[in-house]
Amino acid sequence: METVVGVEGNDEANLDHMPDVKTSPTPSSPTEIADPVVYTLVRVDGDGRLVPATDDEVMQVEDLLEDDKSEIHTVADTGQNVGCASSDGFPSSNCQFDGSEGQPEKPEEVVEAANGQHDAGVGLGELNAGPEETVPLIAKSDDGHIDQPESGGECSNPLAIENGSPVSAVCTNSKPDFSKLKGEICLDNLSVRELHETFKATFGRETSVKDKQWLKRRIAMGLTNSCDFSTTAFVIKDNKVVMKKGKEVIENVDGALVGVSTVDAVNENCGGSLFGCNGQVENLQKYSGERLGNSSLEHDISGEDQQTDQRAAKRLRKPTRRYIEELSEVESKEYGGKLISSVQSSEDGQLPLIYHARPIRHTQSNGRPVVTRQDSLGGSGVQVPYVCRVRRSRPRENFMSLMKLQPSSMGMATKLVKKALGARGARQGNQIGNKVFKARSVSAWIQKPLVTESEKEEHYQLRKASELENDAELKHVDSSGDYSDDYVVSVPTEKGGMRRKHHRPWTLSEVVKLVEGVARYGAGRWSEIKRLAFASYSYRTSVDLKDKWRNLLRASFAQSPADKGSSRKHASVPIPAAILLRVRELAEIQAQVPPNISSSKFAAYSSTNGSSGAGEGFEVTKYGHGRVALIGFPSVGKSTLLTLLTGTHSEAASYEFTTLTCIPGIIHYNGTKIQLLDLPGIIEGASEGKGRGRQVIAVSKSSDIVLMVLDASKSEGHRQILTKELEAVGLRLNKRPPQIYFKRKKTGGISFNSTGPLTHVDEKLCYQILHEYKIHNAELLFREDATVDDLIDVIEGNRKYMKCIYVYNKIDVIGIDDVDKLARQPNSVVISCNLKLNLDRLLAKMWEAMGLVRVYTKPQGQQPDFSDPVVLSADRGGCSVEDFCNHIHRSLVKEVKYVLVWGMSARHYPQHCGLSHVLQDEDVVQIVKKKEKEGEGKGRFKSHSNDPARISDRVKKAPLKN
Ligand SMILES: Nc1nc2c(ncn2[C@@H]2O[C@H](COP(=O)(O)OP(=O)(O)OP(=O)(O)O)[C@@H](O)[C@H]2O)c(=O)[nH]1
Ligand SMILES: [Mg+2]
Repeated sequence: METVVGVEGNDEANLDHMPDVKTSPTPSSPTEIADPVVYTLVRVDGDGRLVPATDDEVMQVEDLLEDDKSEIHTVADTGQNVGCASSDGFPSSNCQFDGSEGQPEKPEEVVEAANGQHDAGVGLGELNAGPEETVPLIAKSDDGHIDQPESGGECSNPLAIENGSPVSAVCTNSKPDFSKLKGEICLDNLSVRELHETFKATFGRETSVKDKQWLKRRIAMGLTNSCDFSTTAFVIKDNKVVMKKGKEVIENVDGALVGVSTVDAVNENCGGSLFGCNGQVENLQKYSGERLGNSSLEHDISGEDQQTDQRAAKRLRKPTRRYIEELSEVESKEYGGKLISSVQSSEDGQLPLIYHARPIRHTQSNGRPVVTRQDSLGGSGVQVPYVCRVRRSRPRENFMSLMKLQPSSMGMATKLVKKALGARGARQGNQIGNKVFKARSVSAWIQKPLVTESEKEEHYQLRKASELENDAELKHVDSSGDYSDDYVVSVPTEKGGMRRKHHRPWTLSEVVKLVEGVARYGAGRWSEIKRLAFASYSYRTSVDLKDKWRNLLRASFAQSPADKGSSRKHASVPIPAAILLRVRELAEIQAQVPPNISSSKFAAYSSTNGSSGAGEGFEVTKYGHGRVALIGFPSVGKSTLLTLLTGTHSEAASYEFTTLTCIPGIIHYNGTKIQLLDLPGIIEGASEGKGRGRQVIAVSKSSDIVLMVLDASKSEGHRQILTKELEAVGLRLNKRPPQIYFKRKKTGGISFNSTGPLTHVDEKLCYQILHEYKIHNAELLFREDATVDDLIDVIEGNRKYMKCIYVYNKIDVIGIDDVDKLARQPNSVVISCNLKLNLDRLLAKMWEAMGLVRVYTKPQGQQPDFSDPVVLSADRGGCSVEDFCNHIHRSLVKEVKYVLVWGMSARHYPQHCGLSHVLQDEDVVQIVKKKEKEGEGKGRFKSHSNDPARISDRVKKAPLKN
């Protein structure tokens, strides 16, 4: 039953004219036009890929495989024009063939085969119809032209040329009916009634559905799912197609295989063999009738065939409507998308090698439609069964070896694939070797299961070896951006799309480069490392470098270097212990901690090895209970001081600008952790950006207090210069905010007031300053004798008031009088890093300046926990009971009824305090929570009422009316 095809559509298709259709009466089956082994084993998936054969299918052609030397009628090889197309890919008015390589040696065979096929399509009774009964439409002339038997009849074949590759054509003498002769009907142009007829013809039953879309889909899918039927109806034996049960033997005269009939298959033969277009007009008419759903074919099927049919029908379980819709969507998506992506242009710049597949419907002798696909590779065609995505049995693993064994059959498919890949393979060059190319190219075009495990392994080994050994070559390839798709995987995204992800494994040389880059430029400067060290590695981004460094850090910190190689899971190349040791060393130098190490581990590590807080570069993460910045001129001993106080190594040398980045360290003092930052030295003009001064000052601005390190042997002018530089960026050292109340208003003018005499400013000056800032309505109240600068600071409103300790280092090189003089200055500490003098005093002063408040918690009925205090500070949230509760958990404040406080802030022990009570250092606090209303009382005393417990909380009733 040749019913429908080409869903792609030909506008000329019209069912009403179908009985008058005159088409090439040489229907041939897929098994005829293609090799039977190819037909059975080679399947094309919806996306155009070949699907491996199953064991069942291989067994079916086993006899044929053994009989390799027998004649097998195969489709002519490449270089043929399918159908009546001219060699340049455009339709020609005459069916002209070059007659060179595509011409069969025995044209009569094809005629016979075609007739036989047609007869098989019509009925078994006509199977042995001889060629003399047919009226050939096309006859071959001596010059290789095909002449129409009727005068003026021309092979009017507006060939469907897709992507420059002629797909199929039919020789006919009736131009308007060409599309019908071709066996294609455009479903889009059919009316509902016609669709109903087609549906009936397709499924053998009627439907009441009037939705055209549904009908079209259903018809198309019904045919698509019948694809495997051909293999169940026939068995290939001794170069003959034998119907199952062995009762009906279809044999053509020369032993050419004859199976089911198809009009499109004739088209194939029309290109491949000159006489494929012959046929009978009568048979053609019959055939056309069958396309309209004539069920006469079914009556011709013998009982055995019907049984076979039933068995096959069981296998072809019809999907549900929902499944049909989903499947059709998937298929259409993949059909439209993947095939386009598989288009490769040929190397020589000629006609691009286009892999094109198109579904074609055929009719089997038993009336069931067979769907094959016209696959063309570079202009030559092969017709293979069109199968659904899922095959029933396990794919045969040695399918490729089977292909090699059968050069006459599967060789064609491999030839076609190889031809398409020829240009691509040539480009690949001989770097990786022929084997890799084979594995890669075949695996790219044929589905993965076709590549054997050994090939995969070989491919992997070679790839790995080529990466490790030929790094220079790799670089060359990578720099050009022509890297293989093997490293690209498609990862499904949350939105349902696909994202291409690169997963090229890191090589040892790359890791070494990365470690060197970090050692040279510092961790965190990934873009610089990428630019300078990984310029030739186009596939490594700065983010990749960062991620790899993080993983290296984890690996180096997580375990001892000795047992690293054994426990690493995902690395393609094990990292030597020496590199991991170097990573760890760099991490210690640069004060980094891998992100997966918990704070407790980190604390343990830092306490033993003197490590530091997390962070890198100038952007150092805040860590600990307070942050202190070391700021000063170059070579005053900042790095030396950091190393002494924290144990973190920071390079110190007698030349200036030894330190170029921010290096954090941790001081463990009084049970708290204080982050100490070593910064590059700043010079005059730092506030204007000189010598990275802005970054340095910005980091110091983010700290709680500043340690201004000064060289005691140098002039006092350094202190003023630094103070000025810091003030220029809004830092106010050891000052408290001016006691000036200032509020902008919309109207009302300026109201000026003061609580005391003003010696530095007067009302007029204040007005002038405010006018300078274009403020004409404001409220101004001086609560102290403030200066003009104080007023400007208040108006600006972006000043930061910080505590600063002036640390005079190198007192070992000055006299005692000068030391005494310096030590008596406010906020000053004199130290000597070389002699480790007065460092305790410095820490105490620092602690004092930071104003940290340690609060110990006391559970009810237990001793206070003095090991882990809650550290509060005025700068970081405040020191009240509420701040203390918030520090533990945000929701705790709601549950607190009152707190019991022991310590300096309490007047008696314990003192019942509320949330506003301000705590002092080393206070002990016990929180008393409110009792829950629910569950009050036990047993029969449990309260079941929802009324408030206290009478005052109850809602008062409305007074009674008189
Ligand atoms: N005499 C003496 N020399 C010291 C003292 N502390 C540090 N130095 C020396 O001062 C020099 C500079 O020390 P660094 O720690 O590198 O100074 P820095 O402030 O970090 O310098 P930069 O990183 O360039 O900003 C080194 O040669 C130290 O040995 C000290 O207490 N006495
Ligand atoms: Mg330094």
